[in-house]
Amino acid sequence: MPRRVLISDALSPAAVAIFKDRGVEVDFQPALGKDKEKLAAIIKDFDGLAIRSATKVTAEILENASRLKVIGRAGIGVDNVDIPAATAKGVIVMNTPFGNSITTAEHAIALMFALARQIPAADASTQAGKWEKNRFMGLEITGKVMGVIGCGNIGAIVASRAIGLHMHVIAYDPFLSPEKARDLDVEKVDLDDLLARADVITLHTPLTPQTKHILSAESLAKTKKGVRIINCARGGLVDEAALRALLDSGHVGGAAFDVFVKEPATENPLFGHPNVVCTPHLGASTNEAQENVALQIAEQMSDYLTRGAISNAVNFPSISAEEAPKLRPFIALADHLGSFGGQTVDSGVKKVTIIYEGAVAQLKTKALTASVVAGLLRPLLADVSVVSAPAVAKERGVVVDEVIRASDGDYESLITLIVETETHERRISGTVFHAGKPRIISVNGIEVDAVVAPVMIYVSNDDKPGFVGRFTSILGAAGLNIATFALGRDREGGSAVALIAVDGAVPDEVLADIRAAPGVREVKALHFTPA
Ligand SMILES: NC(=O)c1ccc[n+]([C@@H]2O[C@H](COP(=O)([O-])OP(=O)(O)OC[C@H]3O[C@@H](n4cnc5c(N)ncnc54)[C@H](O)[C@@H]3O)[C@@H](O)[C@H]2O)c1
Ligand SMILES: O=C(O)[C@H](O)COP(=O)(O)O
Repeated sequence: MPRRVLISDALSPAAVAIFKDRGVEVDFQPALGKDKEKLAAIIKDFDGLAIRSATKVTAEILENASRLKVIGRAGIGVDNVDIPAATAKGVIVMNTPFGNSITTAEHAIALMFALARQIPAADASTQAGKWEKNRFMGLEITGKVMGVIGCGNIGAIVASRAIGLHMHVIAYDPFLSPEKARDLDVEKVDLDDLLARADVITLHTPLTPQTKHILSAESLAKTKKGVRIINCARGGLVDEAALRALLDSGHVGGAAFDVFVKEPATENPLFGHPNVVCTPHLGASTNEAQENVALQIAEQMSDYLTRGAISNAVNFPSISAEEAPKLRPFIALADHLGSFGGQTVDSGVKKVTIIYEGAVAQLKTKALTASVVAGLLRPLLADVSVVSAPAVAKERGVVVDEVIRASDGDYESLITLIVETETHERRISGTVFHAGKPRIISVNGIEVDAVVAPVMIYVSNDDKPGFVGRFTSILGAAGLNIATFALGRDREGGSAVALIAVDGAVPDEVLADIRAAPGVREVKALHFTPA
């Protein structure tokens, strides 16, 4: 079935062409994102949803998104997407982290000049025929101190442009390394230092519980008199009411805001002040940036939907188009190992350890671990996917450990799963040969060699004569055909395991008959779905 994508925001039409070129059907409805009810009604028909900031992808929308696999944000901020809800549903959320950074940085610089020379007010006055030459006394930017709060992609570009304007740039960003600060030629400072010294403060952090009101009444009171404040990042970083009070008192010399606590902002505490300049979230709005982000997101989403490649996902590790085919058989193996574990546990899982040995350890083990955990949890919980599994495991208190080792055995690649429950530990290893078929090669330390099949019977028993004959006659009597039969034991007369692929469902009575056979310790019917 062809993949279908809905574009529900004003993306550049360049995205449509990319989707079509890649064989993805596309429905372009640029205003739909603002209509929650309509979006909720039609989302069930789509594999992908491409958005900007106007579409709010809430848990309610996601509830109806039965077919959705990917949400693509043509831009940076994904705060309009309920990421935990998307993750819980197994939906990948990806963005374009760099496509509009230059444009947004340029907007911050434009707003700085608009404030420094009161350009909007001077324009309005001049065009009203007033010629108020004495009213508009400006601020010279050269030699002034710019304080950058959040020196990531956009903050760093703003800093470099400001340095080009002969400003001295100081930056507050706990995650900015001294080396990076040196490379950027900015002075790394603490927040109080920045507040005390900056003539212009510009914000470039995401909105998080830590950054909400980073410019509060208290911190704004520590700023230099006459400071100009620019917010091109997210509404809520600045306490708007507190800023208005300091603009009114004359302590703050001006504020330029592109983003607001409530958007679309039709009213706001800052509106109407003569030293305030506002734009309607235009930071990313240039033809160049919009073309960039639309092309990038359409490519990323198509790559995921048609080839399984993942880039710039905020809730899953990246997998390139080259890696995806190499990873695919191991994803299947990882899922089967987890599924084996999940179908054979009989009490709560406490800890899962996954050991990667040899060549497989060089692949994206995070994605493989997510597949193991998904396979493990699927028999126990409904609706777990490779995207949601790590979060579900964490929520349930299951510890997941990953171990990477060089190969010291017979296999080029080996994955071992150890599942610890309240009562016991189970250990299952598997590999993939060149044909790409996942094989189970040991169970609880006993070597077997079984290609994974859709229906299998797992038996653990005492290594005594007569078991195989008894087993085959039970299956024969039930009319159940054996496809493959793999046996292993730790030593003569010790413990044995059998993994038998059968051509049909295993009735409960058959399992009961096997369980009643002498020396049988454990019997399970196992079901494996192609991953
Ligand atoms: N106005 C617009 O149209 C527009 C356009 C693009 C991006 N944005 C927004 O701009 C913001 C920055 O984007 P970016 O691409 O530079 O992001 P980024 O992730 O590259 O940089 C964010 C920086 O903030 C820093 N940071 C995080 N917590 C901090 C804290 N408590 N104190 C100080 N610094 C902290 C991080 O270390 C990081 O360096 C985002 O919120 C994004 O959504 C707005
Ligand atoms: O985070 C972003 O990329 C910006 O806020 C841009 O938002 P927009 O795509 O709605 O203009």
